[in-house]
Amino acid sequence: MIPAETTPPAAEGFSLTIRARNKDAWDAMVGHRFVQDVRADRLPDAVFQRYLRYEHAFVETAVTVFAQALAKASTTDQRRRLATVLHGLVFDQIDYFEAVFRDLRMAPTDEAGASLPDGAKGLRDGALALAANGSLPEILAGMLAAEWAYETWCTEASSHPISHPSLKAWVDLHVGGAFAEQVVWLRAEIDAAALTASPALLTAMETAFRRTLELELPFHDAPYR
Ligand SMILES: Cc1ncc(C[n+]2csc(CCO)c2C)c(N)n1
Repeated sequence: MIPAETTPPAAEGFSLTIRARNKDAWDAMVGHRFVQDVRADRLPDAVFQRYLRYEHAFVETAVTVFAQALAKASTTDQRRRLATVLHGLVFDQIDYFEAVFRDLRMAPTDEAGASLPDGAKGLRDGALALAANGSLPEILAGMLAAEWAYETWCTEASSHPISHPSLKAWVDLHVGGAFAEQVVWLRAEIDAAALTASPALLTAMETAFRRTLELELPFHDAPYR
């Protein structure tokens, strides 16, 4: 009998595979000008304030996306995890925006998002279409790209000094704790789904992952106008 210790390691998970295969889009996002400016502590205030408006609208979008993911979930574990994500969005993240708009004396955002620039609308519309039309693994693959990229660049940026307290707080919301656990869970879901997925579903998951990264780029260009 072959001892358990000699069992070959499991093949690399699908989450790492799709990240590696889409390294160009991944690197463009985690190395975006916006990310470089945060890391170098030189993000102009006007850019940060425009970004905050687009982000506030994006968090509202993410609530709809995760609500549709929850509606498509099939296990209690998935429903609990997705309810936890929704809790984080409607409490922690929305609280952050209310506090920051107050601190920076910014007027409240128009809820309908009619004034959003094309880059912010593109990510919103892409995410909403994925949530409406995609299966659960596709939706989660798209959201994994968005969350994993943020976890990666925010973790790196948080080791540098960030003098604007509201920007520091925003970066820290995406480092460790509940947010990091969410990324671990999303990766585990994608890795598990891939083990039994048809070739068509594998392609659809990878497309959602890549497309989301591609839509993140103009979103982060937009506040520079
Ligand atoms: C443009 C943009 N892309 C990704 C994130 C990262 N992120 C933080 S919360 C959340 C949704 C569910 O938790 C996502 C995707 C962001 N904030 N803004």
